[in-house]
Amino acid sequence: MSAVYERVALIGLGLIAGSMSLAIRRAGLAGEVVGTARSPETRAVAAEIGLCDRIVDTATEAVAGADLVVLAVPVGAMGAVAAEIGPYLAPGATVTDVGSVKKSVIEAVGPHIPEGVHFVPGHPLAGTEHSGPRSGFAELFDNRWCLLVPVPGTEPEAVARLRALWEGIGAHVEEMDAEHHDLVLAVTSHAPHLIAYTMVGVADDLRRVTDSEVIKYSAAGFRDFTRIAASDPTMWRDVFLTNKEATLEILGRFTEELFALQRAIRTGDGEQLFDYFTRTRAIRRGIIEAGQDTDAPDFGRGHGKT
Ligand SMILES: NC(=O)c1ccc[n+]([C@@H]2O[C@H](COP(=O)([O-])OP(=O)(O)OC[C@H]3O[C@@H](n4cnc5c(N)ncnc54)[C@H](O)[C@@H]3O)[C@@H](O)[C@H]2O)c1
Ligand SMILES: O=C(O)C(=O)C[C@]1(C(=O)O)C=C[C@@H](O)C=C1
Repeated sequence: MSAVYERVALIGLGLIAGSMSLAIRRAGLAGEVVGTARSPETRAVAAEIGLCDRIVDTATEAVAGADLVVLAVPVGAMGAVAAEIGPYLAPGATVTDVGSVKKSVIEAVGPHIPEGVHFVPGHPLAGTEHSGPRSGFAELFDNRWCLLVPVPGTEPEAVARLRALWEGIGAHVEEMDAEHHDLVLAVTSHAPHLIAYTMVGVADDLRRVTDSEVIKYSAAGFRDFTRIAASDPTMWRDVFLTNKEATLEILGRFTEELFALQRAIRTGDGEQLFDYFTRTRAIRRGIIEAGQDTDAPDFGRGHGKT
């Protein structure tokens, strides 16, 4: 595959940037991938495992001469990083980010992007509960969605080029506006994470079952919760603080439904429980039948992939 960018600069060398670097280099999509991270330890690990072609000490050094700059730090740190690199961005370059929230990132980063530099926010819907420079792997984005959230007035060529990069590393790309993105993600990712954190916290509060029994008798459902609840605390703190409105809206609805189910259990309303679970089962089956389950081996048919 031919290079889409001459030089890609990755700022923050954790799960997402690390995976991007490995995937971009595997597919030969950039002349060079330069990386930097705030802490010397992270930079040392990245250099040791050969995560990028070149590791540099500062973000300003990393963006020098780069035609793509990827902000891959926690959402709450995006604005400060953008302020730092803004004056050093090359004319004609594209800045993107991979943050899990889009409205607040656009508000925080946008003002620091100089005239003549493109800003195309993005969000790969792929991840794990692991973080840091050793957690990345080249296959992370295979058959996953990546949502691009171009701000009004963005040159279509800049968006098309970034789309080509994501498609080159295995993702399916779709465009969405920021407000809609944040609401959709509140339902599909943010609220579920908060529920998992809460469920594991509740189990932990019940000390008498935690020490050994929770681990020993951990059924699949709870084990899934513990995986999700092991996700990076900084990242998720920032997600909830920056996607406040949409998350609170969804949690409000969640609480109402939970109370209704709680009431059905208390009053012995088996019909209500049965009907509810029948409806939710149909949703899961619908996802699979529509080929929208990204874990399914044939996901991607009908999305332009062979
Ligand atoms: N982990 C996921 O599942 C996932 C999925 C999609 C998108 N994202 C988003 O991608 C971004 C990066 O997430 P990740 O999972 O790669 O995280 P990570 O913790 O693995 O890596 C984050 C990197 O940012 C650096 N960093 C942390 N705080 C910083 C600060 N204040 N200033 C500068 N650098 C700082 C860290 O040193 C590290 O290099 C986040 O915005 C997150 O919302 C994460
Ligand atoms: O698979 C996981 O561990 C994830 O939590 C990944 C996940 C998600 O909720 O699906 C988490 C945050 C993102 O911004 C995108 C993807």
